[in-house]
Amino acid sequence: MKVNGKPTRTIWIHSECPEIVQIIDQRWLPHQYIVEDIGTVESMAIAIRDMHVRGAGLIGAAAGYGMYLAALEAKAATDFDSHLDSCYALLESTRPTAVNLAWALDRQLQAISKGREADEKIRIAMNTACAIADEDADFCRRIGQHGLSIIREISTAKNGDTVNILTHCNAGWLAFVDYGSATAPIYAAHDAGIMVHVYVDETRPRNQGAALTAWELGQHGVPHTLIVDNAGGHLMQHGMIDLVITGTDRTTVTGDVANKIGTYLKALAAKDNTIPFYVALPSSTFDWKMKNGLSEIPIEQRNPEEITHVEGLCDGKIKSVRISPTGSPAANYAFDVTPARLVTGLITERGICRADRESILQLFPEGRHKT
Ligand SMILES: CSC[C@H]1O[C@H](OP(=O)(O)O)[C@H](O)[C@@H]1O
Repeated sequence: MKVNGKPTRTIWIHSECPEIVQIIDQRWLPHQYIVEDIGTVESMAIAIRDMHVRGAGLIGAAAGYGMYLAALEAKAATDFDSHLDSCYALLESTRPTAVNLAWALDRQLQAISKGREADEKIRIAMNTACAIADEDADFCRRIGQHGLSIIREISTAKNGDTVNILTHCNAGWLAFVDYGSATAPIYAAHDAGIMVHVYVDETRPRNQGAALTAWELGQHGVPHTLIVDNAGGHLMQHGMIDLVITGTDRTTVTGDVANKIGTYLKALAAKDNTIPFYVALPSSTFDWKMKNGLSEIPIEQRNPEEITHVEGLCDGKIKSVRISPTGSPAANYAFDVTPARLVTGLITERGICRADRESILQLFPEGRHKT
């Protein structure tokens, strides 16, 4: 996508120093667009854990590049493979819910193991990291094309009137390498001249919607309105929402969807108001082994201070201000699970399917031997 008219992605290898990976440090958006140099596995792990980069697809790509940095470091280590294994463990420990993290790490480990000596392993690691990133961008572009058909159908039914879409958190290009998952159909519809407007959930406590989705949509000229998380049901009751599209961090082979906390409540409200609720995802986000999302998907619990404090930019620095009594504990669940029965359909790079095992495996038959 573009920032101030200039094409960019969320992560890439430095054009002049190939041992440096560069990322957009999303903690500073929407106020400042800061590119951060990542030269070690440890700093990549910090970037993922502390959400300099976030979002399932981008977490996977960051892990892929992290293993490239690990291979560079391993050349100087006494034992190449054991250094790689310790880097794998460090990166894997950063965030538990997005399945893309483990998927990318395993893909890298398997690819690197085919190298005979250090330099070949490093080349393989770099090529695999770039392939993961390029594939993520291409899958999201294709999700956009498939999701466009859903928006076009609603637009036609409304005789070309504006299609009002609600999205939760940021499943935009900032959560992937490019295009995004939930936003890809929105960008595709906007670019095709279809009238769309997006209601953006602010998404407490990290405000990915307010800080990131609103910024992304504004950069692309997509009309949008920021709302508090709890307003979505009200808008649905009053016929102001035609479609809900969210992303997901892990979707089971049976169609249960883990996504940012609050997604389940949006799905309940959509069901109650007969509004289509779609989840957009690249196939790297399927968990082929899990069948019951509610009992199996690990739900990340983050620092309670993300709830008890709000952060903002003040005099060029990120400042944190307490908003609750010091004596009041907070519980910070970062994700929830929406059962498949509340999901109208899944928008993937291969097309749209129902949120059930047979439909998913029909679109992805290779998943059968993984379940
Ligand atoms: C589908 S990737 C975007 C996904 O990731 C977000 O979580 P976080 O910002 O904590 O990484 C949220 O669940 C989005 O839907």
